[in-house]
Amino acid sequence: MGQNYFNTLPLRLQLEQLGQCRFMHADEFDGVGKLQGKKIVIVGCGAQGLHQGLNLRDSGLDVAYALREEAIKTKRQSWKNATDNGFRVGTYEEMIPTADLIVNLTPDKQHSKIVAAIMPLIKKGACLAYSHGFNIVEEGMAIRPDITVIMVAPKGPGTEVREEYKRGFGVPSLIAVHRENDPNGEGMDLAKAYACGLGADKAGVLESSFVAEVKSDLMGEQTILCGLLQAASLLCYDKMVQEGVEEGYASQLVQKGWEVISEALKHGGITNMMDRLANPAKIMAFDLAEQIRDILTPLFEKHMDDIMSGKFSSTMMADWKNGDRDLLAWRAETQATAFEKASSADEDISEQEYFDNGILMVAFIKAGVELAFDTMVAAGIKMESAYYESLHEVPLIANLIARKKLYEMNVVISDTAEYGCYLFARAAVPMLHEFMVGLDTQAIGEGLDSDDNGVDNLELIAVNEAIRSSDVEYIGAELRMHMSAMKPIL
Ligand SMILES: NC(=O)C1=CN([C@@H]2O[C@H](COP(=O)(O)OP(=O)(O)OC[C@H]3O[C@@H](n4cnc5c(N)ncnc54)[C@H](OP(=O)(O)O)[C@@H]3O)[C@@H](O)[C@H]2O)C=CC1
Ligand SMILES: CC[C@](O)(C(C)=O)C(=O)O
Ligand SMILES: [Mg+2]
Ligand SMILES: [Mg+2]
Repeated sequence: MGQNYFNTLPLRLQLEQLGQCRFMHADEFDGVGKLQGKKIVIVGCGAQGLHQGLNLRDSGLDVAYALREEAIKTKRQSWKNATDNGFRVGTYEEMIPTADLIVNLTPDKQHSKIVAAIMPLIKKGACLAYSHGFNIVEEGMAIRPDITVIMVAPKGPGTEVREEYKRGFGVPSLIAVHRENDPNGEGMDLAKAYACGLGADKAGVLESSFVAEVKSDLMGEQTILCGLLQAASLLCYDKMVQEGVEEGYASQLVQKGWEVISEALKHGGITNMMDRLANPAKIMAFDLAEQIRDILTPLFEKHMDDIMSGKFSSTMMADWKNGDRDLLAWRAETQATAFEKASSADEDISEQEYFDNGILMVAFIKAGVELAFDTMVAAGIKMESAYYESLHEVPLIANLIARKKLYEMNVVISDTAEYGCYLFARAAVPMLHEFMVGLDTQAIGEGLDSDDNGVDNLELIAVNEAIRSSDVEYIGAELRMHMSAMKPIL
């Protein structure tokens, strides 16, 4: 393992790399042609590996898998995933030398070891691809100079990469060529073809850099996408139960509520999500979101600062060396929470009821999206990237919680995201303690106790104006125009 690559760059290049972000237009893509007839070998067949492989094959490409020997011998889940789906599987020695494109879709914590093992087997001039740049940027992995190194990073969980593709769409993705490894100048064409094979070109592709992807991805997953959804799930559920709301109902409201509420976000941003509330409830959600923003701003900034300085990655890597002691303890702690253990009722809760009785959940999403977006942009990440890493991905993560709560989310996301999620949630919960004490079931569980929808005109105008006039709303409206194929989940 080398030094943190980002930290070795002079400030001029750090800023250049962080700011690399260009929305690519549909006419810049030429399908999968550049990869047609080439051999693609995916290393690892887990959350991203399986689903990316299925999409690439359905796009007409030749895909096989390389797995570690013991996974093949003992027929581990990764071997079953690949063989049950009719893919060819072999060891590194059998598969890597045949490949024109090797896609490394193993957990980030294994990358140094795996890349070191496969590098001598990669044929001269082949291409090595990643879906997250941690190994290159944070661990400073140096790749043989004749190898082209690219990234196609889907901004969504593997299961959703597949689901969106099956719906004729894709998830937005960041593509990049490592500035140290583009010996033949073909990295960008290969990355574009790979992105088309995943269906990403139908959703939105940003020409980015390894650095910009890593710093924004880590921030999104730790804060709004996973950390905040976890913290808020636990807080909302506990509050309802303390206030006498029936456990099954409370569990269902939270588990399914994120999905229903964020579906509104997906189609029309924070404005549409807030518009789903009656006027007095909207004003309440707005005020609650302002309070949450004030409380959590220092935590969002700390996460961004630690990600930029490399402190986060070195802390996490120390835990890897320590046999994942913290990660495993935090995972067990999450599984033991009252929310995770509660069984959700199967009540017929109408779509509108999730909004009306989940005012606090709406406030959490508004505050979390805005804080994540604003903090990333203030740190030099471009708005398009910050949007995909915050608002856009919330519904995709919410889908996971709707399936099997926090367990499902933490299984499907990467190990890196899981670690960052717990780190954030464990800090956020105590910070929000006093704020939660001041709330009652009007904010969460039962909705406003008055049928009077009257509000002060001037207050409503000011609230609506504040909701609408934000950068995340402006850039979101523009980027959503490119996602015309989106269909509702419900
Ligand atoms: N999870 C997600 O949705 C997203 C992930 N990414 C990125 O995609 C990459 C893959 O992540 P993800 O799909 O979560 O990974 P998974 O944890 O799902 O990957 C598991 C796969 O890696 C193999 N593997 C695990 N350990 C080793 C090892 N020591 N040696 C060889 N193979 C090993 C497993 O096989 P075995 O049976 O041998 O254990 C399995 O095939 C990461 O870079 C991640 O950051 C990017 C966007 C989203
Ligand atoms: C949000 C977590 C993620 O970054 C992702 C699914 O995009 C991950 O690393 O899993
Ligand atoms: Mg991500
Ligand atoms: Mg990630």
